[in-house]
Amino acid sequence: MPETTVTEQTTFGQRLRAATDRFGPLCAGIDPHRALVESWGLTYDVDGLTRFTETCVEAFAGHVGVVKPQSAFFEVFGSRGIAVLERAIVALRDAGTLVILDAKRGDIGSTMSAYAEAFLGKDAVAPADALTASPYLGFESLRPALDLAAQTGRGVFVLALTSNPEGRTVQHATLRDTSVAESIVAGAAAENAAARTHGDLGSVGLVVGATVGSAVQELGLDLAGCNGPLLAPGVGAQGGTSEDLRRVFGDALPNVLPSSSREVLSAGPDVVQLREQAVRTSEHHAGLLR
Ligand SMILES: O=c1ccn([C@@H]2O[C@H](COP(=O)(O)O)[C@@H](O)[C@H]2O)c(=O)[nH]1
Repeated sequence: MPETTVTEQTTFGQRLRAATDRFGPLCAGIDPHRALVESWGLTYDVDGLTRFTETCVEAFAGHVGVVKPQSAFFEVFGSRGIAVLERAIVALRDAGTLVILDAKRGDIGSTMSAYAEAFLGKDAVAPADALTASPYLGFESLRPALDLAAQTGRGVFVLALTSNPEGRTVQHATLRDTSVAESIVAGAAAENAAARTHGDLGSVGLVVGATVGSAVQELGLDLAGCNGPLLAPGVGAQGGTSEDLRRVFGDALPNVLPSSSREVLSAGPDVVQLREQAVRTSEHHAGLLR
């Protein structure tokens, strides 16, 4: 039985801390891009998607702490693609590997309730441990997901400073001296306040790209004070390095999950090589981040 067996009695923040203590900080992405699937010698169809995903599950399950499937690459194939994603989520979680589903949901509260039920609810078909969410309809529009995640022991990662250069036009904007990103960090910090009093990592995380340069310092964001996990995409294929992570996150480094998809996946299709690449990448970041 793996030590990090998923139970709904613990919070997501507690399970995440246990997983990264054991396996290192890497969040390995499952992003079946057409070019990657074909470079693995597979056809870009549901059969190829299935083989690609099963290979990733075999390589990562029980060997990496956290895996992040990108929903878009499964949605491309309609209901059959979503079925592949659901099987992967179940298999990973059965092996004790935490799953962050990157679906970036966000809508008005009444619709957000349905998204929350679909991805985080106790009767969800294949619930992940955490879901990425977009706060650009207002942080409070995410309330149904935040509340349901808290009830079901799951997590939410809220987009704060995304890794793409276009993000800054919205996220750096200020209103009465407060930037959009700062208000999102404050929203997450408030959700994580109770966990902090118990000395635990909170379950409401932020997405902050490894590629955001000096934005965290320029905008005066207190990422360590947020007391939540910090999902950091942008390492590897988007050019971010461990050194960038140090510069971006400073004293918040212990809460950072470097997230890498294409850089790790390029080691496939051999299961052992793929697993070794993920484990090596996690060890590399662990050495530099801790
Ligand atoms: O700000 C963000 C938020 C999410 N992502 C997602 O992470 C991966 C990155 O893939 P790589 O191959 O490692 O570049 C992908 O699923 C993005 O949708 C992000 O890149 N930036």
